[in-house]
Amino acid sequence: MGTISDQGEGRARVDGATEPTAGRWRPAGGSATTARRRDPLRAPTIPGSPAAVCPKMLGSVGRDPPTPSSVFRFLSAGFMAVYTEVTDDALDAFLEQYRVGRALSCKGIAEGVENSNYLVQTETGPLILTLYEKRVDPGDLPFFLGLMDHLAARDIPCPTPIRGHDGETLRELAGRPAALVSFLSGMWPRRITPHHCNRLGGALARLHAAGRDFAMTRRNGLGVGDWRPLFERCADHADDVEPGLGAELDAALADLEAAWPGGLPLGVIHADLFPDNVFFLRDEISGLIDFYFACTDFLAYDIAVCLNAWCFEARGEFNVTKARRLLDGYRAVRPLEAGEMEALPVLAQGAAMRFLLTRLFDWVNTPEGALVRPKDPREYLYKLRFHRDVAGPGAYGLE
Ligand SMILES: Nc1ncnc2c1ncn2[C@@H]1O[C@H](COP(=O)(O)OP(=O)(O)O)[C@@H](O)[C@H]1O
Ligand SMILES: N[C@@H](CCOP(=O)(O)O)C(=O)O
Repeated sequence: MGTISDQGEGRARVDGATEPTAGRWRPAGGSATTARRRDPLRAPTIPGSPAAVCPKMLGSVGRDPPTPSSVFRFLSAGFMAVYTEVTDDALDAFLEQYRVGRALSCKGIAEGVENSNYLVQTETGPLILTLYEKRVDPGDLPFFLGLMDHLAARDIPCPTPIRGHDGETLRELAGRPAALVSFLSGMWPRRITPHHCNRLGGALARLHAAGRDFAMTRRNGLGVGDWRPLFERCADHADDVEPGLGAELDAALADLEAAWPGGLPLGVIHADLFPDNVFFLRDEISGLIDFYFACTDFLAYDIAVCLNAWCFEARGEFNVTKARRLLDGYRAVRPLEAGEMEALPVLAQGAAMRFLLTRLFDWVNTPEGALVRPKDPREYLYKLRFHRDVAGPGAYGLE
């Protein structure tokens, strides 16, 4: 288990970091160890609820330095995600390959679950160091880094990958693929307002527009054709989460497979633009992060992901005002085609199914006491049911 310590030269470090715990969802072919299942009644917090809020950085300014016991509290609450330790020497040698000066401090970031992230204060300013863990396919990294580079060059507020003396953005550190990217200021919104949704809609449309001339493509590994195989890997345990869930998902999947649209505008999508991946500063968007699910798919599917992640209240009600403001913000930049609007209910069902299934997979495959707590699949079951019941796109505030 990792602990925070200060070692020499005042650099705060996470020591003794562990391998990612077996069981988190991985792309097809990944082998997850089926572990002791969780009791669904001991439900985790719904993201965004007060108990799910954690400090942005362990040991950040304004907090007492973490003690082993305070670190343990965060670990046991399921917030720790620094898996790979970086020694001072390795970091120094790594930074010598860039024009960023030397490291002044290096702190593991607790938020996030997929990779190991460090905030590195250098002589030239703050940077984010990411070590890509086993869940990320190294073959996808040129796409992700190339996309961030492309978007940042077009004024999308996303991390800019830093190039070394050799012009490369991707190299290796502590046995992992690693990259340095620019640090973005701001905080993700814990209490989402219609204003946030409106700004998100505009930013998403600008991202889609800026991605139009990105030359690389990446298949969506969590698209409609991937849902049934993923379901089959956890179907046996679905009824433990809620009685009848297996049959309900089987039927909903069949409906989705039959109704999935074709011929909608395609392009680069973020595919995971949840509130914790969007930073705001003084009520305006200051950063879009976590491009590690980005792929080529229907642009309107990205809107559907956002409707689900931003427009439901903590108790499960759909907030049509938030949806309308999100769609208004989007359409002010990129008008939607009639076919995209008509397809929104089925796209929103698909987006709900995608996150329901990955959460279900994680739920049944994450051992008790794992470092990262799985998110509640039922949150997305209720969203799926909502979209299956809507009469049409008017339910999202579209006239
Ligand atoms: N470019 C960045 N600027 C500022 N903070 C960042 C940046 N990238 C990541 N972070 C911080 O690291 C956390 C985890 O990043 P994220 O990409 O979501 O990780 P993961 O893919 O492991 O979930 C974020 O919540 C944020 O606090
Ligand atoms: N947004 C997904 C989980 C993906 O985690 P991230 O930290 O990489 O955004 C969900 O809520 O299920």
